[in-house]
Amino acid sequence: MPQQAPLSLDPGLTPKAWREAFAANGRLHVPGILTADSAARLHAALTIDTPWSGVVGVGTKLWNLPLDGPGALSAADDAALDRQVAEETRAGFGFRFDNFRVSDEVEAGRREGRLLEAAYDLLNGEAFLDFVRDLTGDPRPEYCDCQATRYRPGHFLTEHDDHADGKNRLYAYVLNLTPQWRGDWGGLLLFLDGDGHVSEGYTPSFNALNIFRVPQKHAVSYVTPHAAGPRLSLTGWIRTRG
Ligand SMILES: O=C(O)CCC(=O)C(=O)O
Ligand SMILES: [Fe+2]
Repeated sequence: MPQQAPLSLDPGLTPKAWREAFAANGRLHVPGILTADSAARLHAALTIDTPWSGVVGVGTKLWNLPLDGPGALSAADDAALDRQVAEETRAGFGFRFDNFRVSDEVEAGRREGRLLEAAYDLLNGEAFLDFVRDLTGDPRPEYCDCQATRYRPGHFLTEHDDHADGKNRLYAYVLNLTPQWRGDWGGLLLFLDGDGHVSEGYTPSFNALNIFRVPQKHAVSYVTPHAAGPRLSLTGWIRTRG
């Protein structure tokens, strides 16, 4: 399987200079994380070369849904699922979006020559891990898991804090790869304080990295019907091997 050319961080990043800003609230929005060429190639890969599935969760229930072919839901069943998810999410945690679990594929040895494999390698290379260590002042980060996500109108992720027993998640990251986005389209990464107010919200701007300490309450706001395109990201957690 031919490998794709590597992806690169922007060489001008100065994470040590941003350490205080990160420490203030345990989060940071870093514009221009990749070279322009790497960001453009990744956006193209998410648009034309990603085998998306639907993923829906309410409480502890999880559905993985093929988006086309014989297993795909009919429009009527899809709408019924949306109604069920809305009903059950009213009382607690829920989400619906599309994803492709890059680390599951790579770690199972299923490399197919996709650019997303080069993204996995970038996130697990010393340059990115050093960037995180320099930004956070934390020597522990050892590796990253990664999934591609696509939020279309009607997609959302309710409040949660990313803690998962035994997963050794230190920081969460979201690399936004949507070329244009308006805040009024929804899909904002919201940070929620103890009173349930939004203390900060990040619009998914192109080629920006959002990074934040785990645990920390956050949500992705509902993507409105008037969003003119999908919200595309690579996201996951920066972890220790424990
Ligand atoms: O896509 C985002 O901005 C955040 C995603 C997230 O919080 C998660 O997947 O746990
Ligand atoms: Fe999260």
